[in-house]
Amino acid sequence: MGFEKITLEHKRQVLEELADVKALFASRNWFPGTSGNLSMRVGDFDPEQFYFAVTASGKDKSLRTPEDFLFVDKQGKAIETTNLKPSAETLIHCEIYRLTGCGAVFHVHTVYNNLISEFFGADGQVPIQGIELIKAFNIWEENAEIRVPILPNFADIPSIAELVLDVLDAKVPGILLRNHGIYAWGKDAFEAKRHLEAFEFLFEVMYRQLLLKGATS
Ligand SMILES: CSC[C@@H](O)[C@@H](O)C(=O)COP(=O)(O)O
Ligand SMILES: [Zn+2]
Repeated sequence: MGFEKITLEHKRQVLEELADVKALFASRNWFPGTSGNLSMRVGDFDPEQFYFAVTASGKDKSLRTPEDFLFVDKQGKAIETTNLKPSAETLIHCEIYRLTGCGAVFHVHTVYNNLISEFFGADGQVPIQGIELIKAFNIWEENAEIRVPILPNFADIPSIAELVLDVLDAKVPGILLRNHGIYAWGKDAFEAKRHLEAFEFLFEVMYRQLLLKGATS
């Protein structure tokens, strides 16, 4: 389906939902120093052709303005004529959509995701086991274990994007960038938000567990 075939109403709905998520995450201080980026797909998914709305680069994400988002294609190129620049990390969003067919991708920098990504950075993954909130990823078995992949934080974004395929785990809707932040996704904004909140909760628990263990050993 071409971009022009997607209804204006659907595009407006997506922009409104993204703006609401952005405001909520900003209220949690999840976009310090203009960091972070959000996107939501519009129209049907076809790996050969898809479109999404993404945050414009370098904006203060705690503000709501008419210049917060633009629409891009599967290569991350703006579809309409605009002065806005798509997020510097748009290519990572493109790759996540292409490989998973998901509907929304959220990226935030938080203290806990940074600390945990560095602590487990050399292992290339964060092992998390037996914590109830793993169920937020639709994993219901008792004492389940997941491993959240960690990619190196290269300055060259295409070099990060090309590693996504290697580390993608169908059960785990998230990837950490070392000393940088997390990408979490879902079939829609509701699910991507649930996943992101679960990751952040789990990282905080892990961090505090590590401190407690250090204090008692
Ligand atoms: C201001 S530091 C953060 C950026 O380098 C980047 O990691 C980020 O998340 C935001 O970039 P942006 O281009 O605004 O989407
Ligand atoms: Zn970032």
